[in-house]
Amino acid sequence: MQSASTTLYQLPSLRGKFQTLLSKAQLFPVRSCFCRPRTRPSVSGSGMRSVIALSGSSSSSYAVDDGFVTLIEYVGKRGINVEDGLVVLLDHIQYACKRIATLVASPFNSSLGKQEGIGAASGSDRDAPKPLDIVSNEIILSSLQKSGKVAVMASEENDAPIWISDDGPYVVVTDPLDGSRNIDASIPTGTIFGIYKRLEELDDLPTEEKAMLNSLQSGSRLVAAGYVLYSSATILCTTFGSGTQTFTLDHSTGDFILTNPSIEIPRRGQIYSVNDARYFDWPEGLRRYIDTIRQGKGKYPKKYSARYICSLVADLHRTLMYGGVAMNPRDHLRLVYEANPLSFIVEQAGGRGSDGKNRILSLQPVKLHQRLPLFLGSLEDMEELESYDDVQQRVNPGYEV
Ligand SMILES: O=P(O)(O)OC[C@H]1O[C@](O)(COP(=O)(O)O)[C@@H](O)[C@@H]1O
Repeated sequence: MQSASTTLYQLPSLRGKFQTLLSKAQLFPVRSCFCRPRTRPSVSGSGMRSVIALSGSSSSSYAVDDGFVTLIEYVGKRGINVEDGLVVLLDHIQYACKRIATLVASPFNSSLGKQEGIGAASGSDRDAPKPLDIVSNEIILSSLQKSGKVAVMASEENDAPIWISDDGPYVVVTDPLDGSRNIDASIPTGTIFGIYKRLEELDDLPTEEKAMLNSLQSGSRLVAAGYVLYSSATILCTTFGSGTQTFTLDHSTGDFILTNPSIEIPRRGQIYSVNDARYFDWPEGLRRYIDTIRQGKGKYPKKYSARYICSLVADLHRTLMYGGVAMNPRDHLRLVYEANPLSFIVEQAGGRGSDGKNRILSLQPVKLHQRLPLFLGSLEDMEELESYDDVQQRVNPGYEV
């Protein structure tokens, strides 16, 4: 079985530097996570530190001489070549996600997690606390507005896309906080986003119409996508269409630090991830597939293990690291802002995203909140799964938990 690619930490030349991270962090003045995004990329010019190439790593793998590359350094031409406007946008998205990371870890979020509009006394000027999903949505929207780079945002939390600016070059689709139903138990949650170019040929249409059509672009047109996993570490995973990278939030400086410049999902894993309490609602093909791999009777002659967090970003992140397949076979997850960005990431890591029959990125969305079965994972596992043909769960009674 092919293993996940080497992380920066595993590279001998950098290991010592990472091991001194804690002591260095204590020496540095603590910079708040809330340092505001810059309005333009700030990594070119005389302020650049010298760059060393990591031996044995891919051409896009660079580290600065202190052994650390921040997200903004990386996308600001130190590791990957993306447009300046996209760097600015990403800077604003990371800022929003750092705020969400703080929010989900806050001792004051338990009431936000559960209820809407609680806590404000009648007649009070104070805004009633809102559920975390809504607050996260507001945080992202406000960051996108401030970036000056976004024409329209389509979010799980809004019925219709929100038009932001006529000359914003990008379209952002997002699930601001996935998995929030688990928040009271401190189970990981995540933010998902996808970035398209604004379709200039639609500029003359009425706002509502162009907002919707820009948001319903096929996943094959994504220029970038990412997720942020809020867990024991806060991890940002991105793709710009040439590989997949991860960055880990350094709480001492507030920077996302490059920790894996090139994730490759193993071609085959030994883990399946699904809510198998639904076994008796599954179609025959899916039951047979799971029964087979559980017993080690599939193409890979070892018994599979199950892992299911019930938090999409966390289940996917583990699958990217260890291989295997993560799935939700019923019509539950959304094409536009969940399946498309995550499939783009998985494909760029060498895996596959499918609805059980078709490549996700080949589907043309017809509705903003369109749901579908979703299967993401290692190439060989996905091919084997799809060969069972009948894996989409048609019975979908709605489940209480
Ligand atoms: O109930 P199921 O089918 O196991 O679905 C669990 C999935 O639903 C999610 O919680 C998302 O659901 P929502 O978008 O409705 O919050 C995912 O994080 C998780 O993977």
